[in-house]
Order: sequence, then C-alpha cells, then structure tokens
Amino acid sequence: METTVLFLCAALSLAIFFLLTSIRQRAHGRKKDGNKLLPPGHPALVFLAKFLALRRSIFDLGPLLRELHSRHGPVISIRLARTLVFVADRRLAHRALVQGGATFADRPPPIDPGLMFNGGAYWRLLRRNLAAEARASFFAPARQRVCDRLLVNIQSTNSKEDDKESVVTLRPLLRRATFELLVYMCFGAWLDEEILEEIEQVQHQILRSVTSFPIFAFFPSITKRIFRRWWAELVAVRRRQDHLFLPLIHHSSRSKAQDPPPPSCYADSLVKLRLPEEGDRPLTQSELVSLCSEFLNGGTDTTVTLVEWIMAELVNNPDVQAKLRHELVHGAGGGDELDNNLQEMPYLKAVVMEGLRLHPPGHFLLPHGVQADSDIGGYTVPKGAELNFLVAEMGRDHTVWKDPLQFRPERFLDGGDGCGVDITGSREIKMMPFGVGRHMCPGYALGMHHAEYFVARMVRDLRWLPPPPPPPPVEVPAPAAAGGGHGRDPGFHNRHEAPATCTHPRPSCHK
Ligand code: HEM
Repeated sequence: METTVLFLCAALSLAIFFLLTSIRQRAHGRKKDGNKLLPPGHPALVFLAKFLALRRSIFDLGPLLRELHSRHGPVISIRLARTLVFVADRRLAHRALVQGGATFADRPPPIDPGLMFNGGAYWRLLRRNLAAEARASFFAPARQRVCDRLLVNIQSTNSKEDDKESVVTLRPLLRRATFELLVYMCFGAWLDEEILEEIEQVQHQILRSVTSFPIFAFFPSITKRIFRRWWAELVAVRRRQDHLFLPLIHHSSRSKAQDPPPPSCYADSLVKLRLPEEGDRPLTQSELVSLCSEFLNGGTDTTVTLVEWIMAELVNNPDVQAKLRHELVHGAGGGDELDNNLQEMPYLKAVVMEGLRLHPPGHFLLPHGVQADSDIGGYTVPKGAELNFLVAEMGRDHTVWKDPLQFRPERFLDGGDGCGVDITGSREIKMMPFGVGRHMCPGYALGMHHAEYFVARMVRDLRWLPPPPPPPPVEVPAPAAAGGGHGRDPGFHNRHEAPATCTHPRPSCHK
C-alpha cells in the first residue's frame, strides 16, 4: 500500500516535472533575454518517450541525436533533469574544449548511481602515470601472454575436425584477453579464472548501472524508496567491489606464485599518490577502488570495440590486410620484439587511426559541465548544463575527409588528408575519438598501443578470410517468437583453413 502511494506520487511528480520542462522547452530556439537564442531541440516528453522506447543505455542515443541534428543544425539541446547540449561541429568543439579554458573543462557534478562509483577529480594527476605505463616495456611480456592465449582460443574454437565452416564470435575472446591484461596492469597479479570472472561481472553491472537511464537523478529520496530493491542491489555491488578490490590493491590477496612480480602496477601508483591541493593527503580506500574501477571499465570495451571494427574492415578490404601483413612479416613486426617495434610500423598506425576515425568506440564523450552562461555557435548555453559532442560525425565530415565512409588507411600516410593529423586536437580538430582538451581520455596512448598490438598479432599470425556465402533461404517461415539475433550480435563467422581464420563484419552499425 505504502509503495503504491509512493509510486503514484513519483509518477505524478515526474509527469508534472516533464510537463513544466516541456513548456520551458518551447522557449528553445526562441530569444532569451531579448537577444540570445537557446539551442533548439525536442520537447522533453517526446525525447524521453523516444529514448525509453529504446530500452537500452545512454550509448544508444546516437541515432536520436543524429535525427535532431539533421533537423536543427550543429547545436541542439534537450531539457531533462539538467539541460543537455550536443554539438556536432568540429570548429565549435575546438572553440569550446581547447580555447574555452575552464568553462567546459570539468565534469558535471555526478548523480547517483554514478556518484557511488565515481573516482573523483584526480585524472589530471594520473594522466602521466597512464601514458608512461603504455610505453613501459615491463608490460610487454603480459601483452604477449594474453595475446598468445587469445590466438590459441580463436584457433581452438575454429578447429573442430571436419568443420570447415564453423562460426567464432571474436568479441568475448577479445574482451577476456583485454580485461585480463588490464587487471594485471592494475593490480600486478594474474588472477584465478573464478575471481577474474567475478570482477568482470561486477564491472559489467557497474557499467550498466551508470549508462542506463538515470532514474535516481529525479527526486532521489522518493525514487530510492520506490525502487528500493534496485538501489539495494547497486549498494551491494559497490560493497562486493570493495571486498574484491581492496585486498588486491594492498597486495594481501596476491598469489605466492607470481612470475616475477612487475616493478609497479597502476594500484601501486595510486597508493603512492598524494593530493597537493588537499594538504598532501593520500587517496581514500573508496577513491582507490573507484579509480581502479574506472581504469578497468575505461580501457576494456573501448579497445575491444575498436579492434573488432578494424578486423571487420580488414576482412572487407583484403588489399589493406595484405599490405599490413607484408609490413608485419617483412618489416619490423616479426619475432617477439613486436611490442617494442610498433613505432616503426607506419601502415599499422595508419590502419588503427583509420579505425578510430571511421569507427570511434564512443559516438559521443562523457558529459562536460558548463561553469557559466556561454555562447556556442550563436546560442546561449546556460550555466549548469551538460555539454557533449558528436564524435563520430566529426570523423565522417565530408568537408574534411575525402570519401569519408571508405576505410582507407593510406589517407594517414604522406600526402593524404589525414597525414599528420593531431589526435589531441590542440591545433585543430579533424577527428576526436579520445576527446580533446583537459578531459581528453587519460588512457589514449595505452588504448592505441593495445589496439596496435592486438591487430598486429591477429593479422601476422592468422589469415582472415571473407565469410562463407550465406545458406540458401529456408522455405518454411520461422515462428515469429523464435528468438535469434536482434541485429546487434557482433558475430564473427570463421571458416577454418589451417592456419587461417575468416571473419565477417558486424552486421549493422554499432552505437
Ligand atoms: C581505443 C581506446 C579508447 C578510446 C577510444 C577512449 C575514449 C575515451 C573518451 C572519448 C573519453 C571521454 C573524454 C571526454 O569526455 O572528453 C574517455 C575517457 C576516459 N578514458 Fe578512455 N578511451 C580508450 C581507452 C582507454 C584506456 C585504455 C583507459 C585506461 C586504462 C581509459 C580510461 C579512461 C578514463 C578513466 C576516462 C575518464 C576520464 C575523465 O573522467 O576525465 N580509456 N576515453
């Protein structure tokens, strides 16, 4: 009874809230204070209905936002719990993120459940550590170890006897390899399969909770009571994470048989860190756990998605694959020194850059907070709004890139339209897969290094072939509720031709 009353109150409050914001939304695109325009956009209710119809995460917003941009231009806004402003123009992005100083440099204040899993504002301090760790040769053996296992797993899935046309889904194998590597870099230990699996599950739950619709941002004291079971589950996940991570951070649960321990891991660097602006205090236990969590979640799916897309493009473009293979086999890519020689492989670099341009793993950034009323593209963006950018649109801008939808790594070599492009965007933005400015991805060097190494190993040591032709259509219609794929399954179909594998690209455009 009590729950029903609370639920009705919440539903009524939400309805009134959205009605009011809808009315305010009508002011969008009209003059504010007699001279400035607020960015145009959908009424909140329409947007919310469309978003909820997707029933997925905030990363599925891409198509909705693209539709709004095509209708309203490069700057749009949506008024929900906060005003969300999205920018699709690269020059406006440069002005805001690189020239805009502190106005758009910080994250907005976190809201639950993100608040519970947030590591604080220390990324600027940690950026150096991450970049250094990417180059550090002491992690090269770890990369080699997980990649050796990955290749064995790909082949063993694919080498059933008499099975010339088996199907392998690359993503879970690639994901496990990347995750295991990052866990090792984070805690300095190879974990038992069971613990690794549990950490992976906890991290997945956290990622899902912070990317799903932020219901607890609306009247938190009411929504946390109504969805009390859901909230309790999130609190339990956080406790479980503390329980798993803290012994690993302080090395009290390390296996004795470490072969040999790395000189330093990411958790060690966090424990040693002092915050000068806060009286040189060390990080709290909770901050340590959250920062390790962000390290694992920030670096896993981004890298996996990028590598998966690149492999799909290499299958569709056999000439590119052959050229890359040639560089790897006959250039500096042979033998165990591959990890140290990545710098000497211009075509490999070009392939990864082209992957980042055409298939950036995130189609927009993490939100940036607006510190003061500002002007973007002639519109007023109010203080307290959240600003974001359509990353994928910028990499596919036909005014910058020739044939932008074609996968052509050559564009990043001498004379190409991508030659010398500055991935940090400090001079100008042509693509921004890692963001730009003060909140640019702190793990960008690490992400690129991992992508280059994984792609290099898979192309050098296996041959990737086009998919087998699809089977002839089945005469008898399948029942409507027969399950099956929903168009997002990133399945890779492999035909075995020792030592070859073959893949087929993701069937539809990803988020
Ligand atoms: C191909 C790989 C990667 C891509 C494309 C990528 C992309 C991004 C993007 C677009 C952002 C948001 C930037 C902004 O809001 O301005 C971000 C933030 C972040 N990334 Fe990455 N990333 C990658 C790899 C990694 C790796 C390997 C790590 C760490 C191991 C990492 C850790 C983070 C963290 C912690 C943040 C949040 C930083 C903050 O709040 O300021 N990323 N990344």
